[in-house]
Amino acid sequence: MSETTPAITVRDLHKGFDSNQVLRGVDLDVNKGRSLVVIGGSGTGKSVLLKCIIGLMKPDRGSIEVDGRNISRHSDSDRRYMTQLTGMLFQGSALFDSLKVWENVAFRLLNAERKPRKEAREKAIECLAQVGLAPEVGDLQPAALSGGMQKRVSLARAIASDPHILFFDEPTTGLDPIMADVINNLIVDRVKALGATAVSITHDMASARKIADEIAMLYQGRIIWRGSPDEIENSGNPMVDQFVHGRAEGPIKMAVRKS
Ligand SMILES: Nc1ncnc2c1ncn2[C@@H]1O[C@H](COP(=O)(O)OP(=O)(O)OP(=O)(O)O)[C@@H](O)[C@H]1O
Repeated sequence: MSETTPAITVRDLHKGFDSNQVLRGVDLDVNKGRSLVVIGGSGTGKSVLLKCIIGLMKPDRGSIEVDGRNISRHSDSDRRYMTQLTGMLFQGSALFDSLKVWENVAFRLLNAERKPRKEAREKAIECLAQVGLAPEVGDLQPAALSGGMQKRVSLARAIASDPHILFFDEPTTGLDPIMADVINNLIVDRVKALGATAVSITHDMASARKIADEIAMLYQGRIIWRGSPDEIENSGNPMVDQFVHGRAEGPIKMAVRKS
């Protein structure tokens, strides 16, 4: 597959909850080996879009192709296919408290791939090293780690099965700006090392600029703009401009309850 072959193709994707139509016809291509960041305000449907692509949520309408396979039927085999192909860094890290750090990193290797513990542990320690964590960290419980370390562990877990596609859900939420930059650098470094395709969602513009080859903005259920991190500074789109510069005034109206 060439670099211009889409790894992910989303067409006319719709998803709603009762009367709340969240996605209203999303079209999106992510080319192989590229890093796309989806930005958008709170509640615009970034997580819903990501969940539909990963196979955690069934779309109402539209199609999603991943490496040429249509996964929008949301069958068990579609979900298995996505699990094998992808790695995910969840917002809030989502580590299992009852497992040691290395067991978290090796979770899929131990459970889905049924690797022997010794082999899985070695791979976990190797992945921890790739995100700058010493082997001793592997024997700690997640609760003993800072938020930044937990993000690193979550990144190590995401890459442990050498995935073709990586998903990052708000990877820098809750981190100070320096640790956020460390995580952004690690993401760029690991995505490149794996030659993976990456899709991230965030409202952290510093993170988006750093990890994206391209940025797409979701607004009112559709992708309204797409371009490079350089182009976003002068997008010529008033919604994008307001979001990027964090202005309360502009075409995007936030619901604010007045007391
Ligand atoms: N399982 C669900 N059931 C009902 N409504 C849902 C469900 N999941 C999401 N929603 C609704 O879909 C809308 C979009 O939510 P989503 O979490 O995708 O937003 P977001 O853009 O990721 O926001 P944020 O940046 O604040 O995380 C919201 O109105 C939310 O209440």
